[in-house]
Amino acid sequence: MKRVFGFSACHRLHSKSLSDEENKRIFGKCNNPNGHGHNYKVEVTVRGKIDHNTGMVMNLTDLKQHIEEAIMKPLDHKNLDLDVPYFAHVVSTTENLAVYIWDSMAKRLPACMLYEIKVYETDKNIVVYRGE
Ligand SMILES: Nc1nc2c(c(=O)[nH]1)N=C([C@H](O)[C@H](O)COP(=O)(O)OP(=O)(O)OP(=O)(O)O)CN2
Ligand SMILES: [Zn+2]
Repeated sequence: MKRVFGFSACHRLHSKSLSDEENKRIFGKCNNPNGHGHNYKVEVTVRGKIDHNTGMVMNLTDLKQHIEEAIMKPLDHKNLDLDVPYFAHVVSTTENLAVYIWDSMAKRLPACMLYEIKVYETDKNIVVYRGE
């Protein structure tokens, strides 16, 4: 079962463990100090047995509430690097964003229910993470 949603945020690709020259060489235009924004799209997939009484794997209303608390409140309309403590020392790539979202959701959902996080940074740049 899957819930799809979007959020907007800005960021800059910059690693504190690299020199300014290395940052510019590796991240190119994405290292511009002014940053840039994305309309991220995220797919959260959960799995489990269908409850005989409710007919649901999980109530989508509950999943929506977890997404709101774990992802939308901390990330939507934020500067990822400045507003989200996790990214103070972690480069705000889509890979790391997928890990952040996985960890935040895994803390809230019953054990083993979270199956996959898919983050679309753009229509063409997509990261899939299954917690491995
Ligand atoms: N492995 C990764 N590489 C890059 C990431 C990332 O998260 N992981 N991110 C970026 C930049 O954030 C950048 O915003 C990507 O933008 P851009 O290349 O312009 O996006 P598109 O591929 O959609 O643009 P086209 O010009 O249409 O190809 C860079 N690398
Ligand atoms: Zn970007």
